[in-house]
Amino acid sequence: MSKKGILLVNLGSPDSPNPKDVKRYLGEFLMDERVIDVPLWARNLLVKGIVLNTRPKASAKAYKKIWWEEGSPLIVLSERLQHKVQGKVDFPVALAMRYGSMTIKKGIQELVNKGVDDIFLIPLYPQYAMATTETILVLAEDIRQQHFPDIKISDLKAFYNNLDYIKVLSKRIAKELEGKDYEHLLFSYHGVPERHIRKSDVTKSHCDPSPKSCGKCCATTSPAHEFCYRHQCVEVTRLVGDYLNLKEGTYSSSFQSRLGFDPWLRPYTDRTIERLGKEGVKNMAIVTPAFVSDCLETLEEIAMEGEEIFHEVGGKEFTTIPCLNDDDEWVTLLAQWINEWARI
Ligand SMILES: C=CC1=C(C)c2cc3[nH]c(cc4nc(cc5[nH]c(cc1n2)c(C)c5CCC(=O)O)C(CCC(=O)O)=C4C)c(C)c3C=C
Ligand SMILES: [Fe+2]
Ligand SMILES: [Fe+2]
Repeated sequence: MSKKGILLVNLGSPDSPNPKDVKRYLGEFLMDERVIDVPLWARNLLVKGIVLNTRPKASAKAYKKIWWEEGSPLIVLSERLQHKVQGKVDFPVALAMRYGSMTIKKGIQELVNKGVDDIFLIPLYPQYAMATTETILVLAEDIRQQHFPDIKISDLKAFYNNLDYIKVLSKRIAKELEGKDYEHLLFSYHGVPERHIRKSDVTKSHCDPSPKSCGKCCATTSPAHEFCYRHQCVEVTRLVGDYLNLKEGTYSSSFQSRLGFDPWLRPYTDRTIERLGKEGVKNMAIVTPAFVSDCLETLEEIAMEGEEIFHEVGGKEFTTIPCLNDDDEWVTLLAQWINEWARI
């Protein structure tokens, strides 16, 4: 009889907000060929030659602004989620990060030490992307083959269009916006270079993530959508819009956190916030459904920088909706998916 266990996997954070730790963390993260997907020589030049000599100081400053006494918000919130899920299922639940000290190898080892040989790996990302889900699954399989050849690992597929997930997310948004008179709700997703979308297109001809396509491909049914991050993001916006009965024109999608000079998914969040303010929107709300846990990108880039941009162009009320974090209904849904997997 096999023994089942659960491995939750999130992105990771530096060990501390000090430049040395941030540099080590960014080095591992940005040298991942699925994050900066250029040939090794070019990645070495770009990351080790340029980014790691300039960015860690600025990033460390940003991390310091959001760091909690207990540690990185992303790690602390993921741990709270792990503990709550553990309280709802009969299988051991471990937590690991793709980058940093809480490695996937340690997470698997922790489960194996408890006798587990059948693991359900849950990437904590609603949408599939080469830079998130794919890199986790590839690394987990490498580790399994090298160190734990006798165990089985299966994974939870991207759940962006799961109607139970949409319901939990929508209810959370509605609760946060209760009594608030907002004019526009912006769904801001972490960006990726347009090139990533083309690379993940299994049909090799469907996806055109450039603004000139106006997202037409994402609205046209295709097998490419199983791996199209852009499609999966705009679907979340559409499904939540439908669920909450939002009025056309009062909500939209944008993409944040671009890095470097290549074109990333558009419209960009910072420019969208600026445009909305310039068009006279006084009250706006923003939700970040590419993240399951609040992190640097939501707490600093959106809640601080985003609000500043909005105020600079005349905006007044800027409401940031927290991620699902350890929301009770989210925990219940994860437990339901785990139990469904265990019954297979
Ligand atoms: C350079 C390329 C990057 C790609 C592609 C990318 C994709 C991607 N990232 C997330 C989620 C998170 N990213 C976070 C931080 C972060 N991301 C990048 C770069 C890329 N991300 C950098 C350089 C950083 C570090 C911070 C900085 O220096 O500005 C985080 C926050 C981590 C934390 O500790 O709080 C998350 C979460 C997704 C979902 C994604 C593609 C879909
Ligand atoms: Fe990122
Ligand atoms: Fe598409």
